[in-house]
Amino acid sequence: MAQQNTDAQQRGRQDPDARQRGRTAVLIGNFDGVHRGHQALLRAARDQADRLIVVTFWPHPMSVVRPDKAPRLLTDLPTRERLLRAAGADEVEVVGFDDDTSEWTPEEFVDRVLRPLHPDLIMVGENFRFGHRAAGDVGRLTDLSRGEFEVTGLPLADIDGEPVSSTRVRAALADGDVEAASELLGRPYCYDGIVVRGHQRGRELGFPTANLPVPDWRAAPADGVYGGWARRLDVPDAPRWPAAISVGTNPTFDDVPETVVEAYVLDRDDLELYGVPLQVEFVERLRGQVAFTGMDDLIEQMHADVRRCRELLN
Ligand SMILES: Cc1cc2nc3c(=O)[nH]c(=O)nc-3n(C[C@H](O)[C@H](O)[C@H](O)COP(=O)(O)O)c2cc1C
Ligand SMILES: Nc1ncnc2c1ncn2[C@@H]1O[C@H](COP(=O)(O)OP(=O)(O)OP(=O)(O)O)[C@@H](O)[C@H]1O
Repeated sequence: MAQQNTDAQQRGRQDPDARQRGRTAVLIGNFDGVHRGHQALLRAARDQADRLIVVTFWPHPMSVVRPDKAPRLLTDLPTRERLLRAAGADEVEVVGFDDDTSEWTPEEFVDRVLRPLHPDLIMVGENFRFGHRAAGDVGRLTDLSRGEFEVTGLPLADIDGEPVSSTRVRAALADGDVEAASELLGRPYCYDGIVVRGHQRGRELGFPTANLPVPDWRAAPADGVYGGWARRLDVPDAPRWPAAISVGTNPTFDDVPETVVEAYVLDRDDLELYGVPLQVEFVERLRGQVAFTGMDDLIEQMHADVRRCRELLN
């Protein structure tokens, strides 16, 4: 304890504002999705510090190091920052990841990114790796601290005996298991975007849909039909509307196969949503996509989907 005080005094001399700020914890990682493991880490750090800084990377390091292996991301950067703050972060430091950054050794990473933040404590999950070729781990970080800050590697939070991870959330979505994804995230799984024009067929079918694009860096649930909710993001306290949601390429039609997330807001054909930021919340998967041979079969099935949605959401 005496040693820690001496260190703190030493740091106080280097960083005159340290005493005013109180004890600073720094957390590091991708934090894609800000899932329950991430939330547990933030809570544990919150318990031990007055101020929490989260260091995160954008774009995802894999998209620079191994673009062919880059994961599709659960949210964009502003959403990640908002979720981190909601989970207790006071500040979010975004490290712009590029070829140059990917070459930093663990030591360079500590000197360039971590030391300037004047941490008292660095807290990471016990599996955390960093620096060129992921050469750094918790032990290396402890060595590099030179006694100037504490390092804690936290055991990983798990659900059903398996660690919670962003990879696991993505796998649940790829299975269409939006309920498992929500469980891992600790909140309902949502997808958002700006509503774009589709093929303008929906109204003709009797089911106008708000279409959200799925860019290739973004994860979406497996193709299929889901029950859930839709909500405007540009209107404060906007109501959530019950919705039947389709994810896929509309295989009934000979369109250029582009995946979209489409929401039919139940009983509303008066909505004008082009250009509006919209969030859809997934509650349950109803079925897979079907390539119907005729429009009538598709329309009949959509009526059945809407009936199931009504039961599900009531
Ligand atoms: C509840 C629901 C279920 C759907 N199921 C299918 C389906 O099984 N097969 C399919 O090709 N398209 C399906 N779609 C997508 C429709 O083909 C699409 O909404 C329609 O063609 C309108 O497209 P547009 O918005 O590009 O005009 C479904 C849409 C909704 C809302
Ligand atoms: N289940 C968990 N419990 C506690 N800490 C975690 C957990 N998962 C990740 N962390 C920690 O949170 C920080 C950010 O994790 P990061 O997003 O890089 O990993 P991840 O969620 O396992 O993602 P991926 O599946 O892509 O590897 C790291 O310090 C990491 O060790």
